[in-house]
Amino acid sequence: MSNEKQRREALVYHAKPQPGKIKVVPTKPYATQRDLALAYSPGVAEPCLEIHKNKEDVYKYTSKGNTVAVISNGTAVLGLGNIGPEASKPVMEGKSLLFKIFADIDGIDIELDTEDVDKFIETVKIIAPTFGGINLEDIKAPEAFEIERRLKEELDIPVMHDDQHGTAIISAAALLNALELAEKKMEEVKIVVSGAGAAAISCTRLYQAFGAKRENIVMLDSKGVIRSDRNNLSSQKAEFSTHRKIDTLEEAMIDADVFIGLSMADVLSPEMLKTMANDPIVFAMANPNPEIAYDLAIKTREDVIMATGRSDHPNQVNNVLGFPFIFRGALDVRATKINEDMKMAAVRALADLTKEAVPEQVNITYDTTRLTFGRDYIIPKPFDPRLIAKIPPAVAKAAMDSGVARSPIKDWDKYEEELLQRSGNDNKVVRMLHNRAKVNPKKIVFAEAELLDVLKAAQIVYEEGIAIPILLGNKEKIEELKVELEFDADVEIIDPRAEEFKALRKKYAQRLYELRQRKGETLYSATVNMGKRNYFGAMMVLEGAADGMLSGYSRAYPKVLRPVFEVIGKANGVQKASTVNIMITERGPLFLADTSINIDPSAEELAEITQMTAQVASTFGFNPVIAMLSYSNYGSSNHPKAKKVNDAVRILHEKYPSLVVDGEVQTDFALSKEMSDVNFSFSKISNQKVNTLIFPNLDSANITYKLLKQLNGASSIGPIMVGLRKAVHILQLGASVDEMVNMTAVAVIDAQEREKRRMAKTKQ
Ligand SMILES: NC(=O)C1=CN([C@@H]2O[C@H](COP(=O)(O)OP(=O)(O)OC[C@H]3O[C@@H](n4cnc5c(N)ncnc54)[C@H](OP(=O)(O)O)[C@@H]3O)[C@@H](O)[C@H]2O)C=CC1
Ligand SMILES: CC(=O)C(=O)O
Ligand SMILES: [Mg+2]
Repeated sequence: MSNEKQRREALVYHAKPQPGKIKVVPTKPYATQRDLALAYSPGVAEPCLEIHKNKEDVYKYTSKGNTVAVISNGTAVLGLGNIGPEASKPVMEGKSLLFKIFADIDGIDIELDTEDVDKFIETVKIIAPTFGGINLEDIKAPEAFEIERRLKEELDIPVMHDDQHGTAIISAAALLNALELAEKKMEEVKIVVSGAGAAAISCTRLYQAFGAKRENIVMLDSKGVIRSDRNNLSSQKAEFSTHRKIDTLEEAMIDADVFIGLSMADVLSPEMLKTMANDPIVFAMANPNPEIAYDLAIKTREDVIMATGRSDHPNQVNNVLGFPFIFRGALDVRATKINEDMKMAAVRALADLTKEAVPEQVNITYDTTRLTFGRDYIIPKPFDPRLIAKIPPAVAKAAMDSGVARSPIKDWDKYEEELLQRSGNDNKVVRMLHNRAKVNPKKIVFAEAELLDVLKAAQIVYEEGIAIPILLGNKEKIEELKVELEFDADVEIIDPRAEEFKALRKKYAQRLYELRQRKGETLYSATVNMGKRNYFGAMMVLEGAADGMLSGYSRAYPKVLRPVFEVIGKANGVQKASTVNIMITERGPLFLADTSINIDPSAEELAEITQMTAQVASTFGFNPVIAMLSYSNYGSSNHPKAKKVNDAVRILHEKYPSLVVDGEVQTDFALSKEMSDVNFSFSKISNQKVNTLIFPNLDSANITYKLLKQLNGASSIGPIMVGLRKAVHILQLGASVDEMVNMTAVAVIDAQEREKRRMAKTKQ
């Protein structure tokens, strides 16, 4: 994507559909008069009075304990400089968004129109009663130091300047690991720090706490090396001034082991990098552009251990890995501050986590076959689901051990469980889908490309590198819409009815006739059908001209299903094709089947549907734990409807003994571990978190997934078709652009999996 296009996309992202990135959502019922009488007057007076009697009860009755203020005055916004409070608001809203998605903390951004230290401090103190914690952000040095120091002293809630300590914690963890890989010691390495601002000073202090020696450190600011004979040094800069008689970065870099960049883009040249010691460690962390570009550094030195603040390269050393989890731990024990012990505990937890086996889900999310501790993996990835379970407990424990926790945690297992629940509602699955598709994008036919939303989806998947779209439809119409959408890429357009494709149409018609001549198809009817986009598109896939197809946006499901079944048909050995919807719910992703095809499957068919659904869950990195749903629990009803599900379970237990599946069971018992444990401890799914629900018939499955979507706001990925000979998927009527993009990724992954199986077979 061009820079200009990216710029516009970023602006549209922030402006539409409503300006900004966060909003406030009520957490209590408010539908009835009774609800409102409790939420507001007169009911609200009761918690007011309780809090008046005991101030600490504010944590019991209000959202204070889970709310963090993200406060800036816009004086050091990323590496953009002093751009003012209003211009800093997108960054602060962004931090609030990250607080929410990574740690379920409600971040409220506050931009203050003052550069006066006293006024800033006074304002934060005045508003502090609202918040459980204060995250200071993008405030320039040296003011940032004074502001944080005084607020920490004068407030009894955790205050952290993220650019200082968030960055210090993450980079210290990465540095410990990088040094281990380079087989060097913190006590001995020569460190050059470019930048002497809030981030640089704090990072360097923390490295000292881990053993770095002051005499081995050279720090630079915008004027060059900070020498001890320089006049008018701030106390922080003086702390790291050097007696060496050098002035420039070039001189400082000779034989240095470590370069820490927290300054400006492009200050480090390849020539300087070449003069560093063996196995140089380069953390170029300026945002958005690092001190040296990742590719340039790698090209310059093969032995470099390289990290940047960006997400588009290995080793992202960015404070996003820290602040959500550090505040989570601090809030959960109601810590009065974030102290050195808590920071060091976070560093060790992060460094250690990098060396543990990476869950498959993370590999899938980040397009890799196997992330393992090494030069390209010195720090966990931000979307690692273990972070929420590992970092907050380490921080909370250190707070308790160092005596700053007002509400100590008693049951650590329960706490971990609560933390995992908090991470249930994000878009991990979507991210995983997209990243996985991007590894090896496939040619996907968009059978309804004449329609604006379908074309929009095709544009997005093309620009994101998720798929290579083939657009079916009237060429002129598609070209016109492409202009409207500024979709200027040269993608293949095929009009099945156009003269230009007559020969192809004829060839495909002949093929369809051969396939179905004993099922009532004549050459004439096959020729007529090949003028229709769903027949033509499906035939392209069957004939290998495309890897997959997507259709169904504008037509009822059965109308699209028919040509797909006629042309593509079922895979070998499959009795019935079926469909799975992945619902992104509050408790995490749920795989639901069969949501779209089989009206009243038999016990055998249900067993097959279950086995195929389990494969889908595994493909997306989840260990399936499957409940076979019914109105009855484990034989409590003899009705044939309940017995059918019971029989399906028996078949599954016999045929696939290792599959974690049980039932028949009612939905509440399936979804509540507690209810299931107490009543049905013998069940294979008791004491397990069910993530796959198999419904007894189409009515119940389809109704449930649409209810979840409409009433619960759960987003849905699907219906994912399983059991067909090729990667063809049918959309829901009127699917949104996002849903189509997700389904394209599904089609690509489906095609990739088929390719892998084919290649494995050829090897045998
Ligand atoms: N990856 C991450 O997680 C994070 C990255 N950062 C990045 O670090 C950078 C600094 O942020 P922050 O500390 O908050 O900002 P500050 O404004 O507090 O500090 C900026 C520092 O950079 C110095 N500087 C400017 N130009 C140069 C230069 N050419 N050579 C050497 N030093 C220079 C300034 O020098 P002087 O003192 O003379 O003005 C100042 O000391 C930004 O790019 C920011 O995006 C920050 C936090 C987290
Ligand atoms: C990441 C961050 O906080 C910064 O660049 O300022
Ligand atoms: Mg910042």
